[in-house]
Amino acid sequence: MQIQNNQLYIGGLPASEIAKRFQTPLYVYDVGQIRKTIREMKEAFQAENVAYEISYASKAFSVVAMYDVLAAEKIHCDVVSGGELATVMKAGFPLQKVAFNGNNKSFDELSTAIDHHIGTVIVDNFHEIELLEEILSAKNQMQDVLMRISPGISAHTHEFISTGQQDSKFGFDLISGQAKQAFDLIMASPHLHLRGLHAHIGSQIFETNGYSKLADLLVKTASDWHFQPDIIDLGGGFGIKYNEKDDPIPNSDFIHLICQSVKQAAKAYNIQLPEIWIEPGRSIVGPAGYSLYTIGGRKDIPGIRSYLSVDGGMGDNIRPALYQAEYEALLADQADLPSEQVVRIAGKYCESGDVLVWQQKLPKTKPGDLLAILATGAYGYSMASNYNRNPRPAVVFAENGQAKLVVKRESMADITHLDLDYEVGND
Ligand SMILES: Cc1ncc(COP(=O)(O)O)c(C=O)c1O
Ligand SMILES: N[C@@H](CCCC[NH3+])C(=O)O
Repeated sequence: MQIQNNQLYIGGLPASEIAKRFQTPLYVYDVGQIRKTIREMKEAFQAENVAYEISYASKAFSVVAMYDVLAAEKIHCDVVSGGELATVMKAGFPLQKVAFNGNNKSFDELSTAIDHHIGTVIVDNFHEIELLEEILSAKNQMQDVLMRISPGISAHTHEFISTGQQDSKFGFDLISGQAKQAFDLIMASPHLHLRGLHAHIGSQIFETNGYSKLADLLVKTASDWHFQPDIIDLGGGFGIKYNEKDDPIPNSDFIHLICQSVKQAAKAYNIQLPEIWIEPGRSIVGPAGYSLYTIGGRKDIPGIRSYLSVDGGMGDNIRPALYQAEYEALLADQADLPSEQVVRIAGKYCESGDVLVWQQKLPKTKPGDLLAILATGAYGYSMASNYNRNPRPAVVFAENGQAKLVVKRESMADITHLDLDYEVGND
């Protein structure tokens, strides 16, 4: 984040100028910061002298322009739906560098992925093995796969975004022996080429313990199965700073620890060092994203609290309502002014839980002021909805003093365009 002369700058431009040009509510990404994060991650791997891939988790933010950045930075990505796959394809991103994750990929989704020669399918369950067999035998094709393991490791994060515990819908359960059964099926398949093991323990993680346990477990599992993996994929999950209470571990430290843990485990269990893959989403795009809103009405409840309402809300960022997520905001063109009040920032949606920032210190405000919420780049736009039939905001990429519209604001025509007239008695 850069503040100069009382102004928040994003990608070398004052946020207020960007908002004036593209209106609010608006998502703005500092593309230079995305590139910097990716490059730092690559450097961290290179310092460990290991073979690696960084596979950006599309679910954090999946739009065509994002894949252009990933392609330019030469990293991989994963997708979890036909929609993310279609976005990757629209961007012309090389499908060989794409992995397909997800616990209920459909026949059609898998067929499309296979038709377009997707690099890797991350097999999640027994039904998927059957679907893959059916599709691949009909096409007489082979497919590289990883196997997703549910490792029974809990990450210390919000229950809704913790995925590695045994009681999870994702992956093959290791503890009950189902993972070994799946391994045997995949190894026996003439169409599936198992390249390695995958697991993901959760998101917004602030401690390294889970990753070292996971690295050890995946490598030990491979060794127990007498399997030499080409790849060990440890998923994503690196935590980021949303507000002053958050003290995340630098991405480079996570990567250092992951590499050290895999190296140690490979030595201990006597397998050759595999390629190390990670799937970060939030840590790549989260800190680079800003939501800009115009302040509207205000309600002061004596002795209780003050609400400031803005022109967006839970439709463009559901995370506070869904996970009690905490963010930090500032006035984009009065960024240096001292705080004079503590307010709750509410959205315009017809829902009491429609809050964007629970407690925010701000200078004095008036209707029309521009509010920027920080670090909204991950799981904000990608989880946006049309609740209350509000249009989803536009998305702008800013870099080197240039701002470019990369996703249009939805219009009222977009909001209603799928609705058909219903007349009783007529077909
Ligand atoms: C399988 C998998 N990989 C990667 C990610 C990305 O996680 P994050 O955005 O926390 O890096 C997720 C989401 O939690 C996931 O489920
Ligand atoms: N949507 C979650 C993270 C993704 C969890 C899915 N694996 C969030 O906003 O924090």
